[in-house]
Amino acid sequence: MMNSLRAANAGAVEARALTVVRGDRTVLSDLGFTVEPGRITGLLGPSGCGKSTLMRAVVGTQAKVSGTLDVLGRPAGHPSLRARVGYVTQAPSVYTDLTVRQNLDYFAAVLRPGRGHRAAREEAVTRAIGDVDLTRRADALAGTLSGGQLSRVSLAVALLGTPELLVLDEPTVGLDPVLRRDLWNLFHSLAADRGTTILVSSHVMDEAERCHRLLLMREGGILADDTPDALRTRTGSATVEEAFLRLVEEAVTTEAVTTEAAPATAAHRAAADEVTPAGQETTR
Ligand SMILES: Nc1ncnc2c1ncn2[C@@H]1O[C@H](COP(=O)(O)OP(=O)(O)OP(=O)(O)O)[C@@H](O)[C@H]1O
Repeated sequence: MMNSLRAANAGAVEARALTVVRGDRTVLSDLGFTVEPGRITGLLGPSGCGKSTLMRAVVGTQAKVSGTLDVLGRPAGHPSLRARVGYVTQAPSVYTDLTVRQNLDYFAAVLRPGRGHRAAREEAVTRAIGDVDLTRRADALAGTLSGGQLSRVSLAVALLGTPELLVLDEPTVGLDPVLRRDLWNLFHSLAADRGTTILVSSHVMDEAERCHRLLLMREGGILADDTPDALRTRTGSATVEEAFLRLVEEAVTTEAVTTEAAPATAAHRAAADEVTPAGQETTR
């Protein structure tokens, strides 16, 4: 991957002409964006638009990436980023036959091996379990936890190394409203108190309102890169969901004019159907 000049005051993530091919398809095409440090950036868009692929590229686990993608001033995937970037995938990566604390102990030992780091590891584990509000379940077998609790164990693992950048792929799927609120409060305190940069994907539009900035995606491209307020104002919309639908409508109309393809209304309906309305979640 090409990497050019890296300014000291660059964003936490800088993408230029970022393209990703999966199989025989170009699933991300010529993306350019900056993720501001110490802020929460939401990655939103319909299922299949490329959110997970973009996150995989940022954490360096995606093949066939071209263009420029810098993370914390280094090329994405650089070995020095391992301890500086936390990543939580959609599927919880937790050992079900270990307790919550044993899971954390194990991953802490991988991150910081050696007897000399024992006290620091114990402190990090206790802090991470507290961060995700699982202190009372610390000695429960992971296999006996609910789906939402398991997701929080995964998040605790990602918090172990006190990452500067936290990449979260739909962390609130399957969580009840109270847990979702608590998690979003945690994200905000991580950004405000620890200066953690958070890149979080969601297809639930009401979560967009909780982000400092939004990258709205559609069909492998960036439809908008702005604050929720600016998006609402620019499109004359009451909600980010409405703003997103207006932007889709504009994009579809432009495409229809240039390609004289299928009627815009049908394409718009298809795109809009893929967006989950505020407060609802899809099951998969
Ligand atoms: N191995 C693969 N080979 C070819 N195409 C793939 C492969 N994996 C994913 N894709 C395609 O890449 C596109 C982007 O997928 P991705 O998982 O990044 O989307 P997403 O926005 O995260 O979706 P979701 O919200 O459902 O998780 C989709 O159209 C998907 O079909």
